[in-house]
Amino acid sequence: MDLLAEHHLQGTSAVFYIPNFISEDEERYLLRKVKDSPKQKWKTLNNRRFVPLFHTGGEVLQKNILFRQDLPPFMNDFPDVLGRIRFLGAFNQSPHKGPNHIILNEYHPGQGIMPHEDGPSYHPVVATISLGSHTVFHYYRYNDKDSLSVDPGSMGRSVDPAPLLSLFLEPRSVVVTTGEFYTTHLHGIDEVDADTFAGDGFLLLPNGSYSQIVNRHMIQDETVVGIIESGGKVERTTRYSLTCRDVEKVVSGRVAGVVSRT
Ligand SMILES: O=C(O)CCC(=O)C(=O)O
Ligand SMILES: [Fe+2]
Repeated sequence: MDLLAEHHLQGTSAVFYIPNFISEDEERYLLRKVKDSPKQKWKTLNNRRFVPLFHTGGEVLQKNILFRQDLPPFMNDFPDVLGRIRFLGAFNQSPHKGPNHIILNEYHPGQGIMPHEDGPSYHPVVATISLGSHTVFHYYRYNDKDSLSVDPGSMGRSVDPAPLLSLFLEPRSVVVTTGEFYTTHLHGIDEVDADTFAGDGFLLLPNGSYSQIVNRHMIQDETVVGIIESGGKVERTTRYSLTCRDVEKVVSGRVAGVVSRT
């Protein structure tokens, strides 16, 4: 079986979780590079409140076209993160056979990202690497379950607050999201300082209900496993995520000024 198939999450058609995708040495190196990035590259977007972003690999404009810029060398040199992602095979059907666009998100404890879809600018596969801290990543569905395609005008549709799937993402892991989890579902991260477990994998949600961690049997950190299974809190520290996708339409050229993302 290949690496991706071995890490398929049971009960999902198209979500894969691979722990230790990045080694501890590589994580230290990447975190140093990330922190050395020029400050002016960090941005805050409307729908990503309090989460500074920086785009590498290009900018997606309103027409869903990527203006090519070079990816920072640390994504291709050491460690060869993009090569490693391509090797998984999840992007074999994507136009460029691998990610050409990376967003680096920074989350301090208490920060998260509202449930959203990544939208039609990208080929419907996303690989998300976590560095520095764990987080809990939820997938959600819309209440009107008969809608079957990515709908850029979906802002007004109501989202079922009960996560469809909750994953514990360890630092250095990658999660690969494809299929309907990309095209019809949403994903988000709760704005909490710590993740609270009631035992048997059940996470306490901010609204007082519970959601069971589906990848609990794949968690490597024994202390964390103990807390997830027996109850307790796992405190968040600062997490950086690398969201790697393939923008379908790419043109060469320089982009001037501030651009917005759909
Ligand atoms: O940081 C994450 O894990 C998720 C980021 C995300 O959903 C995005 O950049 O679209
Ligand atoms: Fe996203």
